[in-house]
Amino acid sequence: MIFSLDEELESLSLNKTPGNAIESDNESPIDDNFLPVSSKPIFGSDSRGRRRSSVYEKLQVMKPTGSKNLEIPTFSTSLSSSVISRGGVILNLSEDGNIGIKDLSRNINDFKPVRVLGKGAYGKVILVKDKKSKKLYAMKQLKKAEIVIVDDNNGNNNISDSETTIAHTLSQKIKSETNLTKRIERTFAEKVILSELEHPNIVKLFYAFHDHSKLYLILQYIPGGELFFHLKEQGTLNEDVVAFYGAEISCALKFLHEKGIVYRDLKPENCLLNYTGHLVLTDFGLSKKGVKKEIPGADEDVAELYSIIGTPEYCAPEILEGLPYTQNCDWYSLGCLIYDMLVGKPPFVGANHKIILNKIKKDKTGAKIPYYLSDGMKDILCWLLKKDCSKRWDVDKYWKESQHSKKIEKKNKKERVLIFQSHFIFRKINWFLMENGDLQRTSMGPIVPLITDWELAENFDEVFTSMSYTDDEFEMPSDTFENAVDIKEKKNMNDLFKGFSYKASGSYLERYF
Ligand SMILES: Nc1ncnc2c1ncn2[C@@H]1O[C@H](COP(=O)(O)OP(=O)(O)OP(=O)(O)O)[C@@H](O)[C@H]1O
Repeated sequence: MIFSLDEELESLSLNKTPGNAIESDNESPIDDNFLPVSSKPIFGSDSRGRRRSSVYEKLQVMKPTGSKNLEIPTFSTSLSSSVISRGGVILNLSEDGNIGIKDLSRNINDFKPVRVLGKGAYGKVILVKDKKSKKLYAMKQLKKAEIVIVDDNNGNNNISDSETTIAHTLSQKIKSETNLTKRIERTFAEKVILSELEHPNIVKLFYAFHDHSKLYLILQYIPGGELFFHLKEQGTLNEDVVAFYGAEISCALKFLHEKGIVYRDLKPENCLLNYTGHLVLTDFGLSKKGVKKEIPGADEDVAELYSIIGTPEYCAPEILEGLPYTQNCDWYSLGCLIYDMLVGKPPFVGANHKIILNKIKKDKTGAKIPYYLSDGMKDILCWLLKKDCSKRWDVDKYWKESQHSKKIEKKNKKERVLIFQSHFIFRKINWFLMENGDLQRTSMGPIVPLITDWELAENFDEVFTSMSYTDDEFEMPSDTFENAVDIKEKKNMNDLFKGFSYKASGSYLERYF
């Protein structure tokens, strides 16, 4: 599970108990009160110490001093408003007044569950078969109650009557509404962003719909499993393989950045391999639309973000420190991922979030790069993993040879070669074919997953594939949910998710099936 800090920052002061505080590095400069997190052991560790970051508990962190809780400029905090900003796109709620049935061509009954592929913060991802066409899809389910109800707890933190003032209650309500709006925005952002994208290294969204208890995204099934799974099998990957996947991820990130989208959750669990061994990015639940330029200090429309969000091992230091950040944070995460593929672990690891965060914050310049890597790998890691984002490689700007980049080189002879695609580690990459998608269509990637039967999902972790899905995943609506939420609340909840339903265009569907 990703950790999403910003939505819980305000509630922390009420939740703070000694029991939440944990042991930290002795030399840590960070006050324990600043980062109270659960000390529960992290589920999902394997014998090699590699563990899934997606199974982490939510981390509660105090809002760093001076940081702003700013989202995109179109942000609306009013849930009762008929217009709400979703991932940077303004949608009118009245356009889909019911729970999506009237314009909905698909629903849960159209699909037969096959097995569980993964589990995230708000629900499971299940391999399903279309009952009519027999085609396989990955169905991502998000429980509405998980998205909506968390907030109520934050707003009612056992404050005694004497302590409760009207002002306090009101301020809690506003914070609670703001946090809820953010979670709903993020839920919509994933659908909105995926529905607008078509790239060979990005997962495809075919349908979205919802019922009383859940939201469903019907995605292209990527059968080769997570890069995480293959890294776990092999420990580390050789430099040519790393360069290849690094290049494919870069193409996807560059494509997103050009569209004003920052991905914010790059990690091995979100990099899947398709059946030909090419990398496909999934999980756009943390992506943000509305970021146009990302050149710090430039006279351009720089849209900065402030939400503290991501997975700590792969998260840029400026995000963790609550500083404004831009699309450049994704290139830092790429550095962490390249490091992980080469070394077998990301640059900063620890037994819990607190230790990881302390290590990242304490480090003055950037991660230590192992001596045994090639000079080319050392060089690229050094520039991507710079702690100071103004010194970090501005990959979007120096993506390929251009007039602008040449000028910079001439101006200062001492300046290193800044062109990303020309870096030595990418010397075997045919960027032209990779960028236009021909490479992905016509050749195999370096790790071709073993697939004997697509329905077996043999490249996915048994922890997930052996999970049961019959309990509540395929009942509509769930009994537990019916009992937990009264009719009025259910109606309100459905109103919050108006406009979620989506169907890809006929030509898009034909192209991929
Ligand atoms: N299209 C897909 N094809 C195959 N497997 C998938 C697909 N999408 C997701 N998965 C599997 O399900 C897992 C969880 O999916 P995803 O990351 O989208 O969920 P999430 O709730 O956002 O998770 P998290 O809380 O970790 O961010 C993935 O790591 C992957 O193993």
